[in-house]
Amino acid sequence: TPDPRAPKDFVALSTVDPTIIQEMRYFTPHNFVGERVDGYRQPICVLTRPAAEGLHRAQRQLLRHGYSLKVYDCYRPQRAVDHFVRWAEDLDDETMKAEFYPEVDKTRLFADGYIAERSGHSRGSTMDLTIVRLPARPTRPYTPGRPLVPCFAPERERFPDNSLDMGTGFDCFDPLAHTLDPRVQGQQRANRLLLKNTLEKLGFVNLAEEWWHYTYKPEPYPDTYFDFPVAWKSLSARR
Ligand SMILES: C[C@@H](N)C(=O)N[C@H](C)C(=O)O
Ligand SMILES: [Zn+2]
Repeated sequence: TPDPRAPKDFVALSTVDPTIIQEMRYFTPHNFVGERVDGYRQPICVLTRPAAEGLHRAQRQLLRHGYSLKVYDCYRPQRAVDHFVRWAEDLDDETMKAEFYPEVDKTRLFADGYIAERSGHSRGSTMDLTIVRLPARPTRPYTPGRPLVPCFAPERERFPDNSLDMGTGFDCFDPLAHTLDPRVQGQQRANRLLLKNTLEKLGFVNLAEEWWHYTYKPEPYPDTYFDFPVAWKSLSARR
């Protein structure tokens, strides 16, 4: 059977705002699973048009102050979520634990709200993102097999990211990644609040457990969990 296609109002973010940086982690092995996730066929950010236009408005404000948004994940097919569930059931596979969930038991990742079996990402208006100071510093490529460092280690020790210091890396499944965790203070808290305040004024809602996770509201598809692959081919509007 042929792959499902996206409704007409799904777009590649780059066609709405080519200046937003994209580092699509689930297309790469640098994520909590340790391999490319099912359904990510191309490293592109796909979103509903209203969500992409909301990010474009946020980006215009940030660019004026010398910052850019950077997305790590956008629309996520249901088959990718199913891959996360299969991975979570395999308790022997802790390949990436030392970086992404050093202190949370693998059996708790869904119950504690870090990963969802029905994810807002599959509805197309949810994304994971951060802020980068321009000009963006080059980043070191991820090399599978190199020793991993906890995502909540100080910025100079954890995996290098050219983003502002948010107190933890992306997809750090730990209470320290809760957006308003009281242990995160000073510049790190200010950076989280810059992201939160910029996006909330434009209609985005944050997930309290993850400083990087936002949903644009109102969502055009509040009850539909899509499964078309992340690929240009899935989209009608290709530029
Ligand atoms: C897996 C992480 N990036 C994420 O998006 N978590 C939320 C809870 C989700 O899976 O929707
Ligand atoms: Zn997310």
